[in-house]
Amino acid sequence: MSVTITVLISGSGTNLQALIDAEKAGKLDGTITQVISSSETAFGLKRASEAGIATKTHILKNYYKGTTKDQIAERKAKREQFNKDLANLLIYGSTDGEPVKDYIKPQLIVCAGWMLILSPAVLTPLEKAGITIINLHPALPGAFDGTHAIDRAWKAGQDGEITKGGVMIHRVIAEVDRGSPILVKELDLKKDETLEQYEDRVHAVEHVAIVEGTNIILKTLKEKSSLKEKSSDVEEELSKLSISSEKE
Ligand SMILES: Nc1nc2c(c(=O)[nH]1)N[C@@H](CN(C=O)c1ccc(C(=O)N[C@@H](CCC(=O)O)C(=O)O)cc1)CN2
Ligand SMILES: NCC(=O)N[C@@H]1O[C@H](COP(=O)([O-])[O-])[C@@H](O)[C@H]1O
Repeated sequence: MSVTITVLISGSGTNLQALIDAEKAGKLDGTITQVISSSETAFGLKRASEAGIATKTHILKNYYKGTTKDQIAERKAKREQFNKDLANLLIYGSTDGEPVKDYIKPQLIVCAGWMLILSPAVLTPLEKAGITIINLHPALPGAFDGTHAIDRAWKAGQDGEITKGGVMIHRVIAEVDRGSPILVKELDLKKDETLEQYEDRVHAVEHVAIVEGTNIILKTLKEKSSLKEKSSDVEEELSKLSISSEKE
């Protein structure tokens, strides 16, 4: 079976659309089986539905209901529960961890504009479940981690601090945007360029990088699973040989 993919979004979903279009054109070496959004109003949900892809939402503010911004400890606990429930949703298809019949567990998760930090309460269970998670970030490795990276890179370029911006696809680890890069694409920063013009160039590069970077990981996952199949075939043959030699 084709490598199964879940895409995490929070907004417009133009990068999700790039993945959907690539799959439709036979240029994605996997199958997008679900999209999960951290926002109920994300246009990316409409994009997924129109492509016939199952959608779910997982909303942090619903966990914060009944608490205020000043209740720091309570909100921290609620956020941890949000993360634990997200791990269950991804692995079992339900936030309570009860396996859902016919749920297709993803082999790969792609953060395509998912705007929430994933704690170890998510990442550790995913790793134990053998699920790979990658992220699209509109900056070069080690530069402008976190949010508003495009604005920050453009401003640094205008101030003459840097001459290069970029886009990367990287593995997701607890340290935000510090996972090993899978694909890096550089962009020259231009002094006479508006933020909007730079942003347009970044998004155009993102829509190529998200497909290219996802395919790089999909290739390694397919190689890994075929190796696993071969080793289980060898084990089966060896067990047959050991049984036949015992009979002789
Ligand atoms: N543990 C990790 N989680 C996430 C990573 C990662 O590399 N490791 N990548 C991000 C995506 N991302 C940048 O590429 C990113 C998104 C959001 C934030 C952030 O600070 N979020 C705040 C909320 C911000 C807001 O609401 O505007 C938060 O989570 O509290 C940082 C980096 C996905 N997650
Ligand atoms: N730190 C993460 C981050 O900034 N991600 C950014 O969110 C946008 C999502 O756009 P989309 O919803 O149209 O795909 C993209 O520009 C992506 O680089």
